Amino acid sequence: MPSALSLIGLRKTFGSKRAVDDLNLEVRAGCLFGLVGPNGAGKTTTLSMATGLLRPDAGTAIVLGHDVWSDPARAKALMGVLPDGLRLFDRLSGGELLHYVGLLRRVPPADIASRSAELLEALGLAEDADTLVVEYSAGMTKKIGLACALIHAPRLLVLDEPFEAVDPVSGEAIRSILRGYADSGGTVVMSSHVMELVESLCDDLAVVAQGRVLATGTLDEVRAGSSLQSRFLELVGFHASGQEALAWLRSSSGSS
Ligand SMILES: Nc1ncnc2c1ncn2[C@@H]1O[C@H](COP(=O)(O)OP(=O)(O)OP(=O)(O)O)[C@@H](O)[C@H]1O
Repeated sequence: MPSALSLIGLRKTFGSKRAVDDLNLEVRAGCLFGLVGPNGAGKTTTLSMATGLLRPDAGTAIVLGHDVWSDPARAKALMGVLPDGLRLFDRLSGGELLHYVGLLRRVPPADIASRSAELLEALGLAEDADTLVVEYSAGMTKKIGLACALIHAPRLLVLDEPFEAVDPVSGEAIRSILRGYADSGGTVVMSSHVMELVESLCDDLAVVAQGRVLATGTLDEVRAGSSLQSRFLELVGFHASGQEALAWLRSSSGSS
């Protein structure tokens, strides 16, 4: 199976901090791929470099055979991206925003109208299609961002925390959209902190920490007989705090 996304020797340093450290990753086409790691592991930095939003210090990112940094137009046309801290044109309504993004992505106007209606309905935003995005809640903003990433029917979706702030009903809708998309040959790369979600949704995954891949493969290969939560804690080196930690916080040791 060919790779939908290849990251080869990606590196990024901020000041003295090596955020991504010669990272290599292969994501096979048609799979739902989870990227997990502790806070500050380098997930967002990796996804930003993979999607052409942040220039790497070294290394390359290849999307379906196209180098993101030397052939950005071709590579980006194949991708739908939900970045971290997405800035939207929030003085547009949800419907207007989708129309605008559809035009930018060169989707025929008749298709924009039908796709927008379907996306807004599927994501539970139909009633808010005429509401300005600036008035959307965090979860609604995440969902309209996802709709914008989908409108041109990309072949690779790169989603930074797509379920963050999303309610359970919309979460189910997103799961079903992503599963159907991958089952029909699309590829999804998504970061998440929720192990149960990755375990129940993703086919393959990578665990990253300190800018490096600690383990990657199919879910069963990475879990190696444990739950993903246990395996994750084992890989990233979790140590429970001793009894003395935060002792002052316990009501029995308080002053009043
Ligand atoms: N623009 C920046 N300037 C300085 N340091 C940065 C910048 N962006 C990221 N970093 C640092 O790089 C490291 C990796 O950050 P990154 O946001 O990629 O991690 P993450 O795995 O996405 O974390 P989280 O799960 O908390 O979102 C962190 O130590 C972070 O402080």
